[in-house]
Parts: sequence; structure tokens; C-alpha cells
Amino acid sequence: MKLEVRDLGVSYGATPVVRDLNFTLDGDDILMLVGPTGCGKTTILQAVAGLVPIECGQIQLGDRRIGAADHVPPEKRHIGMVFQDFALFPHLSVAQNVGFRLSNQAPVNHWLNRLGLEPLREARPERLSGGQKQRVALARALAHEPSLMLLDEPLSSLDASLKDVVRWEIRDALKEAGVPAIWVTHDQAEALSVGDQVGVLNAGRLQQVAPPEHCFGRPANRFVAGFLGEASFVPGQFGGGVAKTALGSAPAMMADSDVATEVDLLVRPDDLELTQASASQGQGEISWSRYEGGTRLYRVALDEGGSVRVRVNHEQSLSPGQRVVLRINATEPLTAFPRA
Ligand SMILES: Nc1ncnc2c1ncn2[C@@H]1O[C@H](COP(=O)(O)OP(=O)(O)OP(=O)(O)O)[C@@H](O)[C@H]1O
Repeated sequence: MKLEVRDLGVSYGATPVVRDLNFTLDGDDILMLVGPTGCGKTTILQAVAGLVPIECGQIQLGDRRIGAADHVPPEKRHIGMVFQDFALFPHLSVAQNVGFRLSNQAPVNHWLNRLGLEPLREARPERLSGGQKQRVALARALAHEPSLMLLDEPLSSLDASLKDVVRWEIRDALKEAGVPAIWVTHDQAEALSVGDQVGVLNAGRLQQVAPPEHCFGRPANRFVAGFLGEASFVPGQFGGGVAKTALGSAPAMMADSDVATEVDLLVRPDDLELTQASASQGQGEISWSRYEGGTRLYRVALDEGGSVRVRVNHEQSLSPGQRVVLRINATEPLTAFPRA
């Protein structure tokens, strides 16, 4: 089913929480919704589900049009929901949870099997691990053959090792079910790796919605650049598709439809090369380092002001205070913003 959200606004009392929201989901698209705490992610899910009233705009769910004046109750929207805290019925078995109010047992058996829950079908939720509970919640939502899935931080209650497993189980199950989904997460890496689309929200407004590579490589503004991770900005001059900076020249494009010659070039840790320099050389000095296993992350304070982060192989071990030579090493155009 196709979901089209147009100019959606939601307020709690007199406080606007979501404004001018526009996006479309079709086929089996997974939209990962990210943004700082309190920016309105859960409110968007609740508005789409019909759990909070919309103030303005429209939600088109298949052939149903929902507006401020024409509400459709949640149970008529055919939406499956998965929450952080699983929300299982404690007095029902796994199979009863998954098949709750369903007469057709075929999808129940399918998802119990598919998610490895068959041996647990008679178990009560209290006996299950966090990962198993979340699989039950997912099986329950999918067994009802929803037209759209909403997932609100489904991995938040799981420990780190389980998160990575369950994340891909959920994605694979959503793809098999062939339904579009909105998946709220706090984890930028998860959003980039799992999503077909990433929506970056700030203060109730969608800053960008686009495929992950686009949001990361071509962020629409500095907020998106910074929120999706490890952004450094290096001053430079832009012209003819090239940005010239103290760290070298690089192919570049202006963000969005901005026009400027004095720019700040977005440089991420993998866009830079770093070599050790003598005391009188280089463009800056290391202020801290973080060992990451296979790699090391350095923060370099630049002589001309500001700083950059650089990621190198773990064998390149340098100490704070060490002077370094930095070079931008990018073959794809980097994104430039008008000088702040
Ligand atoms: N029922 C409510 N009544 C009044 N204000 C609310 C209600 N629910 C949420 N809010 C407020 O609306 C804003 C958006 O909340 P929401 O839960 O949608 O954000 P979020 O992005 O999901 O946050 P988090 O990442 O912390 O879960 C916040 O300022 C929150 O305090």
C-alpha cells in the first residue's frame, strides 16, 4: 500500500510538535526516521496510526484519505505496530499473542516458523529473552497482514550483540512481507544501513528524506551533515566544481541550491589522509585519539582554527601534541555549504 503524507501538522494543545511533514512510501520501502530526542518521531508514528489527532494536512493510506476533519479509527487503518517494550499480552502464549483475534492461522504459523518461534509457541512471554519477545511482537504485527508497519525503536531494549542480529531479522521479515515501514531509531548507523530512505527530523520538521547514501553524501543542510555523523567543516573557496582549502583541493558540489564562493567544505574522517610531521611542519596537531580496534580516530586542531576528525589504520599510532600533515583524499565530490 502506498502512504503519502502531505503538509502534516500535529500539536499537543497549543504547542506545535510536527510541521509541514511531506513524504511518500511505496512498495516495500523502509523509511528510517532519526532525529534528536523530543523532535517528534513518535508523534509522527502516532499520527499515522490514528492515535493522536492531526491538526492539518493529509495522510493518504492506499485509497483512504485522512484529514483533520475526516478521522479514520486506528483499527480501520490496517497498520502493524512494534514497540520498544514489546507490548505482549502476559497471560497469553506466544501462539495466542501472534494469533490474537485472528481466525486464519496460516499467517500465524508462517511467521512463527519464519522467525524461529515454533518451539516456543506454548511459552508465556515471561519465559522469553528480549530478542524472542521482539520476534513475537514482529510476528504478531505481520500475521495480521498489515498494509503498513510502524516500528518505534524496536531494538532499544536489546543488548548490543542482539541488536545487530534482530535488526537484520526485522528488515528481512519486512521485505518478505512486502509492506512499507516507518522505523524510528536513535542509531544513525542503523538508519543508514537498514533504510531504503532516511528521514532526518529536527524540531518537528523533516530536514531531508532521501536514500541513505544521498543523506550522508549530499546532506541538505549542516544539521543533517552533523546529525548523521562525524562532520568536520573546513573553510575554502569554491568554483568550477572544485573547493580549495588549506588541506588541499577536492571535487565539490554546493549543498541544495546554495550559491557561494566562500564555503565550508564537509569533510568526514574517511575523506582525509594524515601523516606525521616535524615540529615546524604540517597544518595542525593531534588533540586526542581513540583506539577503535581496526582503526584509530584522531581529532586534529588546525593552525588556521577549527578542527577535523581523521580515521586511519590502527597501525598508525600517534600521540596528542604530534604535528601532522593532512590531505583531503576524495574522488567523489564533497558537499560545500556557504561560509557560516
Ligand atoms: N501526550 C503528549 N502531550 C503533550 N506533549 C507531548 C505528548 N507526547 C509527546 N509530547 C511532546 O512532544 C514532543 C515530541 O515528542 P515525541 O515523543 O514525538 O518525540 P521523539 O522524537 O519520539 O522523542 P524521543 O526520541 O525522546 O522518543 C516532545 O517535546 C514531547 O515532550
